[in-house]
Amino acid sequence: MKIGIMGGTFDPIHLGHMIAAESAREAAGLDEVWFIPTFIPPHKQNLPQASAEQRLAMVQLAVSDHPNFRAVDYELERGGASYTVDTVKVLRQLHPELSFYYIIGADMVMYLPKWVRIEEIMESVSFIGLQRPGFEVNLTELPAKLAAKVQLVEMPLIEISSTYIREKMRLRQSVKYLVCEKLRIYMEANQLYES
Ligand SMILES: Nc1ncnc2c1ncn2[C@@H]1O[C@H](COP(=O)(O)OP(=O)(O)OP(=O)(O)O)[C@@H](O)[C@H]1O
Ligand SMILES: O=C(O)c1ccc[n+]([C@@H]2O[C@H](COP(=O)([O-])O)[C@@H](O)[C@H]2O)c1
Repeated sequence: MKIGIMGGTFDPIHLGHMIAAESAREAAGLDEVWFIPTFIPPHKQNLPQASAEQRLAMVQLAVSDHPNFRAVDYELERGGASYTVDTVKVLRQLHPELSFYYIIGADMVMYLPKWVRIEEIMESVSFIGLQRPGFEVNLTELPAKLAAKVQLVEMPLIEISSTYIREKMRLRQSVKYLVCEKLRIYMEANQLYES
Protein backbone atom coordinates (compact mmCIF):
# COMPACT_ATOMS: atom_id res chain seq x y z
CA MET A 1 0.00 0.00 0.00
CA LYS A 2 1.11 3.55 -0.78
CA ILE A 3 0.68 5.98 2.11
CA GLY A 4 1.00 9.76 1.81
CA ILE A 5 2.24 11.56 4.91
CA MET A 6 1.01 15.11 5.35
CA GLY A 7 3.08 16.55 8.19
CA GLY A 8 2.42 20.01 9.50
CA THR A 9 1.97 22.34 12.42
CA PHE A 10 -1.71 22.63 11.45
CA ASP A 11 -2.24 25.75 13.60
CA PRO A 12 -4.94 25.44 12.26
CA ILE A 13 -5.34 22.98 9.35
CA HIS A 14 -6.94 24.75 6.36
CA LEU A 15 -8.27 24.03 2.88
CA GLY A 16 -4.80 24.51 1.32
CA HIS A 17 -3.64 21.44 3.28
CA MET A 18 -6.71 19.42 2.29
CA ILE A 19 -6.45 20.29 -1.41
CA ALA A 20 -2.70 19.53 -1.37
CA ALA A 21 -3.36 16.10 0.22
CA GLU A 22 -6.19 15.25 -2.17
CA SER A 23 -4.21 16.39 -5.24
CA ALA A 24 -1.27 14.22 -4.11
CA ARG A 25 -3.52 11.24 -3.36
CA GLU A 26 -5.09 11.33 -6.79
CA ALA A 27 -1.97 12.11 -8.85
CA ALA A 28 0.28 9.55 -7.11
CA GLY A 29 -2.39 6.87 -6.61
CA LEU A 30 -2.01 6.88 -2.82
CA ASP A 31 -4.21 4.45 -0.88
CA GLU A 32 -4.35 6.67 2.19
CA VAL A 33 -3.06 9.99 3.47
CA TRP A 34 -2.02 10.20 7.12
CA PHE A 35 -1.98 13.68 8.68
CA ILE A 36 0.70 13.94 11.38
CA PRO A 37 0.64 17.15 13.46
CA THR A 38 4.06 18.19 14.78
CA PHE A 39 4.53 18.69 18.52
CA ILE A 40 7.22 21.38 18.22
CA PRO A 41 7.86 22.32 14.55
CA PRO A 42 11.62 21.88 13.98
CA HIS A 43 12.25 25.03 11.94
CA LYS A 44 9.69 27.62 13.07
CA GLN A 45 10.62 30.56 15.29
CA ASN A 46 7.38 30.59 17.28
CA LEU A 47 5.64 27.80 19.14
CA PRO A 48 2.14 26.91 17.89
CA GLN A 49 -0.61 29.08 19.37
CA ALA A 50 -3.19 26.30 19.83
CA SER A 51 -2.34 23.35 22.10
CA ALA A 52 -1.27 19.99 20.70
CA GLU A 53 -4.66 18.54 21.73
CA GLN A 54 -6.55 21.32 19.97
CA ARG A 55 -4.48 20.99 16.78
CA LEU A 56 -5.04 17.22 16.77
CA ALA A 57 -8.78 17.70 17.38
CA MET A 58 -8.94 20.10 14.43
CA VAL A 59 -7.08 17.63 12.18
CA GLN A 60 -9.48 14.87 13.26
CA LEU A 61 -12.47 17.06 12.35
CA ALA A 62 -10.94 18.00 8.99
CA VAL A 63 -10.20 14.40 7.92
CA SER A 64 -13.52 12.98 9.16
CA ASP A 65 -15.26 13.52 5.80
CA HIS A 66 -12.69 11.62 3.73
CA PRO A 67 -12.64 7.79 3.76
CA ASN A 68 -8.91 7.68 2.86
CA PHE A 69 -7.63 10.37 5.24
CA ARG A 70 -6.49 9.63 8.82
CA ALA A 71 -5.14 11.66 11.74
CA VAL A 72 -2.06 10.07 13.34
CA ASP A 73 -0.58 11.31 16.63
CA TYR A 74 2.93 9.76 16.62
CA GLU A 75 4.71 13.13 16.92
CA LEU A 76 2.40 14.46 19.65
CA GLU A 77 2.88 11.24 21.65
CA ARG A 78 6.67 11.50 21.29
CA GLY A 79 6.83 15.18 22.33
CA GLY A 80 9.87 17.42 21.81
CA ALA A 81 10.99 18.76 18.44
CA SER A 82 9.32 16.76 15.68
CA TYR A 83 12.22 15.79 13.45
CA THR A 84 11.04 13.87 10.41
CA VAL A 85 13.99 11.47 10.62
CA ASP A 86 12.61 10.16 13.96
CA THR A 87 9.07 9.87 12.59
CA VAL A 88 10.27 7.99 9.50
CA LYS A 89 12.09 5.52 11.77
CA VAL A 90 8.84 4.87 13.70
CA LEU A 91 6.82 4.53 10.48
CA ARG A 92 9.31 2.00 9.09
CA GLN A 93 9.36 -0.02 12.33
CA LEU A 94 5.58 -0.12 12.82
CA HIS A 95 4.65 -0.56 9.15
CA PRO A 96 7.52 -2.28 7.28
CA GLU A 97 5.13 -3.43 4.54
CA LEU A 98 3.98 0.10 3.51
CA SER A 99 5.58 2.63 1.13
CA PHE A 100 5.63 6.23 2.38
CA TYR A 101 5.42 9.46 0.38
CA TYR A 102 5.94 12.74 2.25
CA ILE A 103 3.60 15.43 0.89
CA ILE A 104 5.11 18.91 1.14
CA GLY A 105 4.34 22.38 -0.16
CA ALA A 106 6.68 24.25 -2.51
CA ASP A 107 8.24 26.21 0.38
CA MET A 108 9.34 22.91 1.98
CA VAL A 109 10.67 21.34 -1.26
CA MET A 110 13.48 23.85 -1.59
CA TYR A 111 14.14 23.62 2.18
CA LEU A 112 14.59 19.79 2.11
CA PRO A 113 18.44 19.89 2.07
CA LYS A 114 18.26 21.58 5.51
CA TRP A 115 16.14 18.84 7.12
CA VAL A 116 18.04 17.03 9.84
CA ARG A 117 19.68 13.84 8.43
CA ILE A 118 17.92 14.21 5.09
CA GLU A 119 20.22 11.54 3.57
CA GLU A 120 18.76 8.98 5.98
CA ILE A 121 15.16 10.15 5.37
CA MET A 122 15.47 9.86 1.61
CA GLU A 123 16.63 6.25 1.87
CA SER A 124 13.20 5.30 3.28
CA VAL A 125 10.65 7.68 1.76
CA SER A 126 9.88 9.65 -1.42
CA PHE A 127 8.47 13.18 -1.61
CA ILE A 128 5.50 14.71 -3.39
CA GLY A 129 5.83 18.46 -3.88
CA LEU A 130 2.86 20.77 -4.42
CA GLN A 131 2.77 24.26 -5.89
CA ARG A 132 2.18 27.14 -3.50
CA PRO A 133 1.77 30.84 -4.38
CA GLY A 134 4.95 32.83 -3.81
CA PHE A 135 7.28 29.80 -3.75
CA GLU A 136 9.20 28.73 -6.86
CA VAL A 137 10.26 25.10 -7.14
CA ASN A 138 13.37 24.44 -9.19
CA LEU A 139 14.46 20.83 -8.79
CA THR A 140 17.73 21.49 -10.64
CA GLU A 141 18.85 23.53 -7.62
CA LEU A 142 18.56 20.45 -5.36
CA PRO A 143 21.28 17.77 -5.15
CA ALA A 144 20.54 15.30 -7.99
CA LYS A 145 20.02 12.32 -5.64
CA LEU A 146 17.42 14.27 -3.67
CA ALA A 147 15.71 15.76 -6.75
CA ALA A 148 15.24 12.22 -8.08
CA LYS A 149 13.11 11.43 -5.02
CA VAL A 150 10.71 14.37 -5.56
CA GLN A 151 7.59 14.05 -7.72
CA LEU A 152 5.96 17.41 -8.48
CA VAL A 153 2.15 17.44 -8.57
CA GLU A 154 -0.06 20.29 -9.73
CA MET A 155 -2.82 21.72 -7.60
CA PRO A 156 -4.96 24.85 -7.94
CA LEU A 157 -2.89 27.63 -6.36
CA ILE A 158 -4.36 28.30 -2.94
CA GLU A 159 -3.19 31.42 -1.20
CA ILE A 160 -4.33 30.33 2.27
CA SER A 161 -1.97 29.87 5.20
CA SER A 162 -2.49 29.15 8.88
CA THR A 163 -1.01 32.60 9.58
CA TYR A 164 -3.78 34.17 7.46
CA ILE A 165 -6.50 32.19 9.30
CA ARG A 166 -5.09 33.14 12.72
CA GLU A 167 -5.03 36.81 11.70
CA LYS A 168 -8.63 36.70 10.43
CA MET A 169 -9.72 35.05 13.70
CA ARG A 170 -7.87 37.70 15.73
CA LEU A 171 -9.69 40.44 13.82
CA ARG A 172 -13.02 38.57 14.28
CA GLN A 173 -13.35 38.28 10.49
CA SER A 174 -15.01 35.40 8.65
CA VAL A 175 -13.02 32.24 7.88
CA LYS A 176 -16.00 30.54 6.25
CA TYR A 177 -14.83 28.51 3.21
CA LEU A 178 -11.15 28.89 4.25
CA VAL A 179 -11.37 25.99 6.70
CA CYS A 180 -13.92 23.17 6.80
CA GLU A 181 -17.18 24.14 8.47
CA LYS A 182 -16.83 21.76 11.46
CA LEU A 183 -13.47 23.30 12.18
CA ARG A 184 -14.77 26.87 11.91
CA ILE A 185 -17.44 26.00 14.50
CA TYR A 186 -14.80 24.34 16.77
CA MET A 187 -12.50 27.38 16.60
CA GLU A 188 -15.34 29.76 17.46
CA ALA A 189 -16.63 27.57 20.31
CA ASN A 190 -13.11 27.36 21.79
CA GLN A 191 -12.35 31.05 21.13
CA LEU A 192 -9.17 30.04 19.34
CA TYR A 193 -6.78 32.65 17.94
CA GLU A 194 -8.88 35.53 19.28
CA SER A 195 -5.91 37.27 20.91
N1 LIG B 1 -1.84 26.80 0.61
C1 LIG B 1 -0.99 25.78 0.54
N2 LIG B 1 -0.69 25.20 -0.66
C2 LIG B 1 0.20 24.17 -0.72
N3 LIG B 1 0.84 23.62 0.35
C3 LIG B 1 0.59 24.16 1.56
C4 LIG B 1 -0.33 25.25 1.72
N4 LIG B 1 -0.38 25.58 3.03
C5 LIG B 1 0.47 24.74 3.67
N5 LIG B 1 1.06 23.89 2.79
C6 LIG B 1 2.05 22.85 3.11
O1 LIG B 1 1.51 22.08 4.19
C7 LIG B 1 2.58 21.67 5.08
C8 LIG B 1 2.27 22.08 6.51
O2 LIG B 1 2.15 23.48 6.56
P1 LIG B 1 1.88 24.30 7.90
O3 LIG B 1 1.05 23.48 8.83
O4 LIG B 1 3.13 24.88 8.41
O5 LIG B 1 0.89 25.46 7.33
P2 LIG B 1 1.19 26.97 6.94
O6 LIG B 1 -0.08 27.48 6.34
O7 LIG B 1 2.44 27.05 6.11
O8 LIG B 1 1.42 27.60 8.40
P3 LIG B 1 1.95 29.03 8.90
O9 LIG B 1 1.23 30.10 8.12
O10 LIG B 1 1.59 29.03 10.36
O11 LIG B 1 3.43 29.04 8.66
C9 LIG B 1 3.87 22.29 4.53
O12 LIG B 1 4.51 21.29 3.72
C10 LIG B 1 3.35 23.42 3.67
O13 LIG B 1 4.25 23.70 2.61
O1 LIG C 1 13.09 17.14 10.26
C1 LIG C 1 13.36 18.30 9.89
O2 LIG C 1 14.50 18.77 9.95
C2 LIG C 1 12.24 19.17 9.35
C3 LIG C 1 12.42 20.53 9.08
C4 LIG C 1 11.35 21.28 8.61
C5 LIG C 1 10.08 20.68 8.45
N1 LIG C 1 9.94 19.35 8.71
C6 LIG C 1 8.62 18.72 8.57
O3 LIG C 1 7.91 19.25 7.48
C7 LIG C 1 6.49 19.26 7.77
C8 LIG C 1 5.93 20.65 7.52
O4 LIG C 1 6.51 21.52 8.49
P1 LIG C 1 5.81 22.87 8.98
O5 LIG C 1 6.66 23.31 10.12
O6 LIG C 1 5.83 23.77 7.79
O7 LIG C 1 4.42 22.60 9.43
C9 LIG C 1 6.36 18.79 9.22
O8 LIG C 1 6.04 17.39 9.23
C10 LIG C 1 7.74 19.02 9.80
O9 LIG C 1 8.08 18.14 10.88
C11 LIG C 1 10.97 18.60 9.16
